[in-house]
Amino acid sequence: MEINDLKIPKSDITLSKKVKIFDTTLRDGEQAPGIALTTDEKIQIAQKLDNLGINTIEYGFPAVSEGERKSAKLINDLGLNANICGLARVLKNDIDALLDCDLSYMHTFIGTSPLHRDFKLKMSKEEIVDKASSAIEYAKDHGITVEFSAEDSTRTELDYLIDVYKAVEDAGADLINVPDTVGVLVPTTSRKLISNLKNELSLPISVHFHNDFGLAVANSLVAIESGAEQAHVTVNGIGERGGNASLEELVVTLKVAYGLDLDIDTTQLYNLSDFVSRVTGIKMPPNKPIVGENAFAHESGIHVHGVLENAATYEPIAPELVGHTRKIALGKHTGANALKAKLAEYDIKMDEEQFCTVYDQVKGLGDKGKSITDADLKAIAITVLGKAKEEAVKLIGLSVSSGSGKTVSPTATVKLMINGKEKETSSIGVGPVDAALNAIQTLVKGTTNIQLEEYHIEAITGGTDALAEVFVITSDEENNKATGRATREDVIMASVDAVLNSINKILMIKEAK
Ligand SMILES: CC(C)[C@@](O)(CC(=O)O)C(=O)O
Repeated sequence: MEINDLKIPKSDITLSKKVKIFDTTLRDGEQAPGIALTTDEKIQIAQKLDNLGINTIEYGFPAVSEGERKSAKLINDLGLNANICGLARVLKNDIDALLDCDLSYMHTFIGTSPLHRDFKLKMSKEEIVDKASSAIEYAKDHGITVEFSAEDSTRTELDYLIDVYKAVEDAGADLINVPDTVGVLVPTTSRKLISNLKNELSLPISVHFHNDFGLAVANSLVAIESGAEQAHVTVNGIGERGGNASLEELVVTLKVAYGLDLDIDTTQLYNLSDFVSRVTGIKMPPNKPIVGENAFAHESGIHVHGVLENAATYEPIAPELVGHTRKIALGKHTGANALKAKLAEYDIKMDEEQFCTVYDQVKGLGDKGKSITDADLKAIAITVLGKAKEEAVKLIGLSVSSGSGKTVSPTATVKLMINGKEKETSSIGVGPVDAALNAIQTLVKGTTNIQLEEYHIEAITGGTDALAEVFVITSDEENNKATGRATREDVIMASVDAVLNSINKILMIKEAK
């Protein structure tokens, strides 16, 4: 017996076994403000959609421009398995433009709601039915497949909508598409509408749902449960306003939760999403389901612990199913397990004390609201590994002031504990780092005479709050040399730490002699 049977109750629903996926990334997706794809980009996306196994690709709108017609021809010439569909109004010119491109699949539409009839089209109910029917008859005379949309169908009187669709069936259409043009459906009304249409119509039903209330995928699933045979989607859910139903969310849910085999290679989804996001410039939020950067990322100690034992504890599906990767992120919630796993991944070995130091530093940065990248962690760990065990010289306090012009010089006051004794001095320098290093040199003079041989600084990740990694080489009067390294958020602190780190190593070398 199932522990908790949440499987879709197949007996309750009319689930079409052959749900088809119609992708309109290149048409409705491209209609989103700010997106304009070149022919080359359209070709590449079409190719990728075909590799995935999409049934129909709505490539664009031939009547719109010469460029659109050129794209149609080039995409048609690729000889893809998918149907290549073009959009057309119920106008002879639009249909001719589509036929000129040798397309054999047409998606045609006209508004049917009172809003569209009275304000946009200024046509009567009868005129609309006539226009739709004659356009379909004209297209069918040319032997192409016709999918018909009653635009704004979800705000159209149901009896009139049924009349329109019946007339369209009589005119010879092949598929009825139901657009929720402004995304006003909720699951209950989606079920009601599609069940009603299913009872009245004999052609296969397709849905084209917008995402204004964030329900496009949910409403599409309910429509499919109610007998719809096809869903329109876009990659990343891009489209006008809140977008369309998202390809990746719908396909993965149908496969995993509904157990429907759509013949779609879901392992290509992440790559496709990434490609579309780059060429359209529409970035996905990290929490975008399925394809977002955090879709398979774990940070909290409790979650990471679970995931390291068995990823299914905190993942509904394996990232491999969609071509994504699992990430263990480091930050405030990081637990010791995650950190150990990360260090093992980089083959960095350390003892318990060193590990605790790294752990404290990661937690400290996390508490300040930072996320720690892999590069940050490596730098921190290597710094800790390079620290002398017994430190003869320790920093007690530091204060610097920067300055410019002739009136003030950059000054640093440094307080060190040297072999158990506190010492303090102030020095000036060309800048605060130089001033601090001069002060250190002065303070340790009685113990060792330090020269700075090399100094490198690097910001590990971008931003003014990036971790700074400072690398130094110092030498003493006996020409003993030692490297020093430190990774801190503060450039001056990192410089001071790196120098003290190398001085302590020199003192160790001296003692060992
Ligand atoms: C053509 C139709 C399905 C449409 O995409 C029309 C559109 O807004 O372009 C819609 O969402 O209603």
